[in-house]
Amino acid sequence: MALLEVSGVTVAFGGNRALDDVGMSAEQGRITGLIGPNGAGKSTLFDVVSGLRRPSSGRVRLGGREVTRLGPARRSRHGLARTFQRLELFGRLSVRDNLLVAAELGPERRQAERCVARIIDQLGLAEVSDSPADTLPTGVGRLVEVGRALAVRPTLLLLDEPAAGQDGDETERFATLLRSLADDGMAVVLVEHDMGLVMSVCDEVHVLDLGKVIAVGPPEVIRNDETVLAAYLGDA
Ligand SMILES: Nc1ncnc2c1ncn2[C@@H]1O[C@H](COP(=O)(O)OP(=O)(O)OP(=O)(O)O)[C@@H](O)[C@H]1O
Repeated sequence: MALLEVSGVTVAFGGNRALDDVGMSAEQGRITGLIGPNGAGKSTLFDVVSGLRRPSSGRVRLGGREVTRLGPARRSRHGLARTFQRLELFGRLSVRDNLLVAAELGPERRQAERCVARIIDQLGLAEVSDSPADTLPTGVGRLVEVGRALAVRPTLLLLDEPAAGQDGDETERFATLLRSLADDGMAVVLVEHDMGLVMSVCDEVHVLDLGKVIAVGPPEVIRNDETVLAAYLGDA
């Protein structure tokens, strides 16, 4: 059974259907890509999955349990964590303190310092651990956001364009990190415009266009799908 199951989700903003009867799933131990052109509905789908936006119809299940009516905090307690496209760090706090704030809300709050030390090590953030977040290059800031999400020990991790602003070496290290998180049993869902990263790390890719899922499959199939090429990859 998939850890995350989304079915029949529709969200409309006025007359614009940002999501139109969308279904998707994500499994533990796998990296699921969610791609599509600007405005396709990717962030809106993350908002629905994380509980920030209530769909007008459809369901979200987490670990077999219906969570459609639960708010973000309750979903977080059920193992969901996400990052945002726009950096949401506390700019004046150090990297360590940004992580500590999250760890103190998570299941390891009694060993928050230890949890933070582990994440700093896991993400290679030791050199910048005392730096204020607003002094970091964007690519490193995104890594701290991922660290904050990890501090709540998620089973489902939603990443919204985590590689934007990373250079080639950072993206390569990031791909290794994603693989190791999935290998440890996490379900990772990746919204990303860096097609090199998506195609190299994802086990399965869902493609959205104008609020509809237009293709689902492994990267090698998606890369050659004519509908996807016409809607998105032809320009990517
Ligand atoms: N709060 C909102 N109010 C009105 N329309 C919105 C709102 N949020 C999103 N939309 C619209 O919904 C559609 C989907 O937007 P969304 O941000 O989910 O796309 P996306 O695939 O994440 O795009 P991008 O790759 O540019 O981040 C777009 O047409 C967008 O203009």
